Formats: sequence, structure tokens, C-alpha cells
Amino acid sequence: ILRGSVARPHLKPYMASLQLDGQHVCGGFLIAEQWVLSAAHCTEETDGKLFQVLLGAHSLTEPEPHKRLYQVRAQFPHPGSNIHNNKDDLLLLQLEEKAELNADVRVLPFQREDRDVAADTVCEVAGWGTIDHSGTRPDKLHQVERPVISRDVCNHRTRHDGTITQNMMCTDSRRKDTCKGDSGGPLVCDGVAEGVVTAGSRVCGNYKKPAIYTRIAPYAAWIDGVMASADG
Ligand SMILES: NCc1cccc(Nc2n[nH]c3ncnc(Nc4cccc(O)c4)c23)c1
Repeated sequence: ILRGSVARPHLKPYMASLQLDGQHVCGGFLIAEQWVLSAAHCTEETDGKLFQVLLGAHSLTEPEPHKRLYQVRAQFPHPGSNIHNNKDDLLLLQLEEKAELNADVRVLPFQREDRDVAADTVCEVAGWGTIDHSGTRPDKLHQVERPVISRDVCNHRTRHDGTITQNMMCTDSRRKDTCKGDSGGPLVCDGVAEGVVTAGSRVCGNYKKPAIYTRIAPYAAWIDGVMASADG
């Protein structure tokens, strides 16, 4: 997160850190006791290895009362996701067991009504992604508030030039923005997860390249289907 602030500890109890060999790779969030939602692009450099999921954390390194690393039973990238574009950039992770819910570990509801969030709505995004252009990685969770911008503005030829589909949404990226390692985290508007951070052009903090999110509502049926089929 560029030019945000350190989050209030454990006030985003749905936040997950997707890790490989103890290193934060991507964000994610708890959508059910045994399920985390993130971004399919996060699996690009994992060489087929499964993530481990850290829940209940504020600091990535310090001991905290409800911090716990969960093994992942299975990962389900959306079948339409691919390395060439941002389409269907969603990843469902089934935890090895149900997460123990408490004050620091809680499920975040996601939007099921497929209707665009109004432009200028101020939403919040959090993550352990890089906090400056030299790629400094924070130990503590950071957050930033960002206004939604309309798809038409985001699709302007000087911005994302028509690549933003109805299944995506954008926020203003002037100075304050998401960045490397924030992918997979939720865009939260009025307490509901409306989008999932996708890297898009990978640029951070440049107003010409607004931040892009995969809208969740269009994928509610896919999410429910995977959870139902895998839970048995
Ligand atoms: N703001 C959109 C957004 C959301 C999520 C991730 C991203 N960026 C990135 N995702 N993956 C990446 N691998 C390498 N470099 C990256 N961006 C980068 C790194 C250092 C300086 C800088 O200005 C930009 C990214 C960008």
C-alpha cells in the first residue's frame, strides 16, 4: 500500500496473508470458516506449491494472541484466469481445517448484488504489500482509503484504454494506491467486500493507471459452487 497508514491492529480480522516459506506473497480474505478468496495471479511464481495462510495477524513477525498459520487443502483458480490478462483473476483457497473464529479472525461478507459501486464512493483497501517505490515491505498491515472511479473514466485511452470489463472496477491511483503484494486483498465499501485487488499494469501510484479490482458479485455463483462441491 503506497502512502497509506498502519491499520488499527486487528480491526480487519478478515485479512489473510498468503505465504510461501514464511514470506508474504499476496493478500486475501476470509469469506467462510474454511475458505479464503484471493487473486489467481498470485499463483504465477509459486511453481505449483500450495500457500500457507496467516490469519489473525497485524504484524507478520511478532507473536500475537490469535495469529495462526493454516495449511491449505486445495487451491481453485477461476477457470477463466490466465497469465495474459486480468480476466477472472480470482483464487479460492480451502483451508486444511475450519479457521478458529475470534475477535481477530472473522469472515467478511462479499457483495452478491451485481450492480456497480457509484463513482466517488470512498472504499478502503489493506495489505502487506510494498509501501514505497523502492519496494520496502512492511511488517504491519497498512490501509488506504480510495475513491471509486467510473468504468468510462478508467477505460479512457490515456488510462486503461478499454480493457476494464463489467467484471472489473477501478479506484483513483493518484499518489495513494495498491502495490506489489497487495494483490488478492479486498476492496471494502461500507463494510462489504466489493472487489479483489488485481495487479493489472503493475504500476503503483500513477494517476494514469488507476488501480483495478475484480468485482466479486458476478462470481458469487462460482464461489458458492466451488465451496459446496469441495465441502461435500
Ligand atoms: N496499483 C496496482 C497494483 C496492484 C497490485 C500490485 C501491483 N504491482 C505489482 N504486482 N506485481 C508486481 N511485481 C513487480 N513490480 C510491481 N509493481 C511495482 C514494484 C515497484 C515499484 C513500482 O512502482 C511498481 C508489481 C500494482
